[in-house]
Amino acid sequence: MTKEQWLADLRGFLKEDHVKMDEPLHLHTLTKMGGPADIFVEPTTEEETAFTVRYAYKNKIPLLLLGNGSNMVVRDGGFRGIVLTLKGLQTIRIEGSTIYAQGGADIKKVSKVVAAKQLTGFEFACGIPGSIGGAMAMNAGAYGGEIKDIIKQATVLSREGDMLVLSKEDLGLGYRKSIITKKGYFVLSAEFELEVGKQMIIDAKMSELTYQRETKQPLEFPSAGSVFKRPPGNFAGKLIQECDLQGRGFGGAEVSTKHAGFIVNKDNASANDYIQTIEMVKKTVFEKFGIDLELEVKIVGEDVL
Ligand SMILES: NC(=O)C1=CN([C@@H]2O[C@H](COP(=O)(O)OP(=O)(O)OC[C@H]3O[C@@H](n4cnc5c(N)ncnc54)[C@H](OP(=O)(O)O)[C@@H]3O)[C@@H](O)[C@H]2O)C=CC1
Ligand SMILES: C=C(O[C@H]1[C@H](O)[C@@H](CO)O[C@H](OP(=O)(O)OP(=O)(O)OC[C@H]2O[C@@H](n3ccc(=O)[nH]c3=O)[C@H](O)[C@@H]2O)[C@@H]1NC(C)=O)C(=O)O
Repeated sequence: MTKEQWLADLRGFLKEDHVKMDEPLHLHTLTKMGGPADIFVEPTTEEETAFTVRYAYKNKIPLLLLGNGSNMVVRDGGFRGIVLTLKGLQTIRIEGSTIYAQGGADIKKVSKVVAAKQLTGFEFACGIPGSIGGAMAMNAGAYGGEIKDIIKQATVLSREGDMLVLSKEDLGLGYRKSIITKKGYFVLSAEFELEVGKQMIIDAKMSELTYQRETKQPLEFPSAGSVFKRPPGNFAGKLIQECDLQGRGFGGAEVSTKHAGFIVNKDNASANDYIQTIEMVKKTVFEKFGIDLELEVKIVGEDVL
């Protein structure tokens, strides 16, 4: 089958402008890097999403799920297959202290909507770039809070396209891991349980976390956030700083001078520049400390031939 055939088949069920061919992925990643996707699908309903997943499964077409593209490094040759983004699934609903959000909803936005209803527990996410689905998959966390603390249940699609409802226990959430990534599930929506709080305290916490993030993290440049996970009992940023790697890199990519755990796209970096910089950091830290840093970012796609 050709990509033209995939385009025609998918447009037979989805709205025409929800399916594109040769879409540049640098437009959809926070690193602003990445070559084209053969086919790029942006459904606005769960039915369109399920159709795309089943179509890819039935025809054995590689399928990549993109959330907000916050944690993803797409290689310069792009992706051969179908890239599915859930950015069109944005509904957020609040009933009492239960929050329902679709997989493509912006986690920062959910955090703000919830805070405005005087509910507490979601403040930690006020500066996290990403979708609800991406945050669920990674058990996103910052400043002492994490998804695991507030999740009630999630509705997911399996790789075959079957819908399942998973309880908090089923989700197996741990540090930057979940059953979702293990099984390759797609999060359609999630429900969170919060508590009623005091508006002044909620607002003060969100302002404090925003201040900490803005002063400590290089938000002024495109990046994929923390490149490496925290090694047990240590911090990637600390180890990288101790190797004197800040300001070093390849091409337009550089280890941030503000937070060594970030690699920033300082000047039109290619994905190749970024990945070479990652490899240089890993090698240097291993040689100095014997610690093999594990990637937090996900590297996908093809190199340019
Ligand atoms: N704490 C921080 O400051 C930062 C945190 N992050 C984290 O990265 C996450 C990245 O989110 P996002 O930008 O949306 O994701 P991305 O587009 O970066 O995708 C990364 C991976 O997330 C998984 N994913 C995304 N959406 C879904 C979904 N609906 N269902 C299941 N899995 C999904 C997929 O993993 P797979 O292919 O394995 O299924 C995907 O490969 C954030 O939510 C946050 O946790 C990122 C930057 C900064
Ligand atoms: C940005 C991300 O999430 C971030 C999240 O925003 C922050 C704040 O809670 O805590 C994690 O960063 P982190 O492990 O680097 O934590 P930080 O609090 O920034 O730093 C940890 C320690 O390392 C030290 N540090 C940090 C950077 C640096 O250049 N040098 C240094 O010595 C800090 O002084 C601190 O003592 C998350 N990253 C991971 C991999 O767990 C992301 O996931 O993409």
